[in-house]
Amino acid sequence: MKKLSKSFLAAAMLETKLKAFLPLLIQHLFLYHYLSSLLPISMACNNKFTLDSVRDALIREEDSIVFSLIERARFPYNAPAYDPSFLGNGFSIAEFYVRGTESLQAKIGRYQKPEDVPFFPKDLPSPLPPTKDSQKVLLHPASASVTVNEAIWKFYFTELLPLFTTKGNDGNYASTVASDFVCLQAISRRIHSGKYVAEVKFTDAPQDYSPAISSKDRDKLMDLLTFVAVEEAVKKRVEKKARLFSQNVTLDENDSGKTQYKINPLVVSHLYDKWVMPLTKVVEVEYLLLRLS
Ligand SMILES: C=C(O[C@@H]1C=C(C(=O)O)C=C[C@H]1O)C(=O)O
Repeated sequence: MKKLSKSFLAAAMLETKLKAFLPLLIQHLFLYHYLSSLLPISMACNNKFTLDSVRDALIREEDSIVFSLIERARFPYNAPAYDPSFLGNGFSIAEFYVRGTESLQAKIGRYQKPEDVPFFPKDLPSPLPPTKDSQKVLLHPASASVTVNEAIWKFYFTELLPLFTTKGNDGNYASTVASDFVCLQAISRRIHSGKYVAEVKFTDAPQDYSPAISSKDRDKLMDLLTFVAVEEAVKKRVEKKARLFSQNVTLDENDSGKTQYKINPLVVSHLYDKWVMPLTKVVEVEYLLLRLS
């Protein structure tokens, strides 16, 4: 009995200590999360970008995109999640979720980096903690205004989703739109990282880019910044990643059946070929046009 009351006392003391400590811990985690969200995604070395370091960051983003698509492919298309009349507030579940989540994320300091661009920037709240300009100083200040999120939103829902989800409706709308948002953010971050690519290309060869910028020659800029061989390698690599990451793994030694994939690897190379790379280049051109202003 004495032993029991002793351990009860110890437990009670531990609980009191924890209660006192918890707000500090939460504060600490909040600050850690906030500050780490402002750190570069290893694109810059000593605050200096190189084309190689930026391209390495884009290669890492491919993993995030492939994994996000695999997660979304767990659910069927789920059309009611995209029906603007479903909730009765004028928004589809997807749009309602993205607006609400972006608002919360903005409060804890998201959307301060040039590659983190909101889909619904209007009326976003300011961050609660003081903001810390990290990447902004490395790019032209006008870079924040460059966004192609409208185009991403459109192709994702109308053209891409039907290519890698099965037809049908399983009622899992909350999980479905949460997965959509992860896909959208990963794709958008990759595409808007084009701002860094453009900055490096410009600083490496201002004599080539400046005349085309001054004359607002979009075609010439597009020509200058396009590397066909790099694009071909990107398409091959993302298809290979999709093949590796999305295959169903079995331990059955006698299993001589065909490998099954959670998403069709060709859809991923198509995504890059038709939308991701062209839109990255649009971001590059738009950034460059503002570079000398
Ligand atoms: C991003 C770059 O610019 C262009 C776009 C590419 C892409 O989106 O992957 C690849 C090569 C370039 O045509 C780059 O040069 O790395």
